[in-house]
Amino acid sequence: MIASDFYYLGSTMLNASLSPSSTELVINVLAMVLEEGKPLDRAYSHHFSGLKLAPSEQARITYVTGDLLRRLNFYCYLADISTDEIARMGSRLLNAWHMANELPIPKLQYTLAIEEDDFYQRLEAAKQQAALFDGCPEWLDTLGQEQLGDDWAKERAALAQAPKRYLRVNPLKTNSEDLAKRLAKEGVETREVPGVPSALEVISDAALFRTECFKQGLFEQQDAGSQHVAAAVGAEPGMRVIDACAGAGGKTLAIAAQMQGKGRLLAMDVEQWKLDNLKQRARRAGAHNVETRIIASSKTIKRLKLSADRVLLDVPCSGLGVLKRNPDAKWRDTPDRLPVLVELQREILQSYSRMVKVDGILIYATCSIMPQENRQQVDAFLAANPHFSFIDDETVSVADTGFDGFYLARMKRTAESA
Ligand SMILES: C[S@@+](CC[C@H](N)C(=O)[O-])C[C@H]1O[C@@H](n2cnc3c(N)ncnc32)[C@H](O)[C@@H]1O
Repeated sequence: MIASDFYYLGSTMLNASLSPSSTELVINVLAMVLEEGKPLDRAYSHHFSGLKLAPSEQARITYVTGDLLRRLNFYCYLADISTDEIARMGSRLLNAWHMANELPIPKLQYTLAIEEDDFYQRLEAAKQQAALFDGCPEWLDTLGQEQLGDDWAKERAALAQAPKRYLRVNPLKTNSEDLAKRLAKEGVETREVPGVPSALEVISDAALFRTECFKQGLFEQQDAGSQHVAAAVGAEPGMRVIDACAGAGGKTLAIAAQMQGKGRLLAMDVEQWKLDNLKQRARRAGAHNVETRIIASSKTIKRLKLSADRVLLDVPCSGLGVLKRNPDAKWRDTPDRLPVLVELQREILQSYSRMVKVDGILIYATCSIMPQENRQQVDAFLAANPHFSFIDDETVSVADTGFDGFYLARMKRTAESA
């Protein structure tokens, strides 16, 4: 089963209650994520494998699970339970979710009922507490206010919404118009995305990864915000480009398309399994100029000194821009990890920028909207490295675009050293 297929959403999600068996599945997935600390994708794989769920039922389950995770404290408040007793009190949580969404309560064999008057009193009280209503834990609300001030409230509300589903058209094999027609023949409805020409938004329920179009490499699933960041790399055919935190290659493949298969594109990461995944995706996409290299030590970077026209550093980050898609990060140890991540970002920026050649461009990116991981990192880097000059930067706001939140900054190397 392909993990990303878990995320697809349809327009008819909230019209009917979950069946008892789907309700149980939601509770089990939530317990695995919240009590065993497993990633959401892994919990879906574990609980869905072997079941022959119709795509529409799978979509309903993932929709409810996602909504519960995005606004867990809100629904727990309505259910009058705490966020760490999901396995035991799950049926009460699911009852609260159905009541809040004005749906009949699922007919479970054993269920913990909620008293109606009490529920509606709690609902009214929750409406008066904006952070709780948006499903925002206290640490995140404090951080958001410190980092974004007055802009935080709209981002917080936007991060509580379900993510839309986007795909990136692969120009190495097709174009938007042809792909949209071919997908329509396979039952997948799409529409264009203003401002992001490489993207199509998927607007019907569909198991995208079972389509022939996917098997033939005509598209990849990728958020429109992420596509926007990849476009900012501005790679051209014949260039030497390094994607130094490539992961499984979401942005690498978009860059390969910019290069029209000409030139050298080196995808690097510290995790071999991600690069193996990337190779497979590159083959499907017909991206033949992608080479992968594991970063074994600082020597790997040193050997590439002054070698690249473009270096993309899509660094490890808090993921606080992509909470719509990965809402479990709200309920993990993200605040404890943040200082460690900020230090790692600083080190990567300082060390990996050595690979940019004179007149080449360094692109620093995160999937966070917090200045601490973004502009503040860039300013500190520029202050310590006067042989780089600032070109521009951009924060992709979740509230303003409806996409996932990202940040990117572009800097030019003007001399070999300071
Ligand atoms: C934000 S993710 C990259 C996502 C990817 N660029 C994409 O578009 O799909 C950050 C990546 O950095 C990798 N990473 C972590 N520490 C690293 C390091 N010291 N050097 C290079 N990559 C690192 C992680 O394994 C992860 O794949």
